[in-house]
Amino acid sequence: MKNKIATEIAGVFKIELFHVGDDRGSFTKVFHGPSMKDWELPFELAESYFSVSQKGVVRGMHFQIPPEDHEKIVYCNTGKLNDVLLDIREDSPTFGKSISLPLGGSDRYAVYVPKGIAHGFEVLEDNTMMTYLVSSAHAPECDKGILWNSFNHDWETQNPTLSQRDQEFPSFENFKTPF
Ligand SMILES: Cc1cn([C@H]2C[C@H](O)[C@@H](COP(=O)(O)OP(=O)(O)O[C@H]3O[C@H](C)C(=O)[C@H](O)[C@H]3O)O2)c(=O)[nH]c1=O
Repeated sequence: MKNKIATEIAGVFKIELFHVGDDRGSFTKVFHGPSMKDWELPFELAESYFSVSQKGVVRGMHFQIPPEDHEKIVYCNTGKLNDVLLDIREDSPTFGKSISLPLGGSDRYAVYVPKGIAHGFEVLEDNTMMTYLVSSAHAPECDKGILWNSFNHDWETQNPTLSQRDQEFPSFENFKTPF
């Protein structure tokens, strides 16, 4: 983890990862605890998982509500996607703002997602892999979402492939945030 780069959403950072290439291939360090502490970005790993998606998929917008709300660190191992973040913290100066952060391809960045940020992404290439590090375990009763196209965001993807669950989330307007 080489440095953190602020984004237009308070508390969301792009993290430039340590990455080297040689004639064998490449090496990328995706998490470095001391750097997170130096940057005062709270993160204790509870679990990690990854997904693989085809072009045209949208996953999200997901978050866990208290008491199982969590921070996430996400990165794209292979393929290309736009990581989408929506601020749902009522008292945040960027409440209701969304951003799109391109990940994958030749770049080597992770995204730090604090509590109270809805997270999703749109997939730009087949076989795109996204890995998550999260600071609380999955709690189905706290695993909530906001309908992907119900807030003011300029998605590249029209008519995406969505899970049934993602299609049934409440709109941003009808969502009563607990954050
Ligand atoms: C997260 C999770 C899910 N599941 C089950 C629930 C479903 O039956 C299946 C797939 O879950 P879901 O459809 O929520 O997966 P995604 O739509 O890829 O959601 C993920 O992608 C979006 C963009 C995120 O930000 C979420 O944090 C992350 O969960 O695994 C588990 O059993 N354990 C778990 O920890």
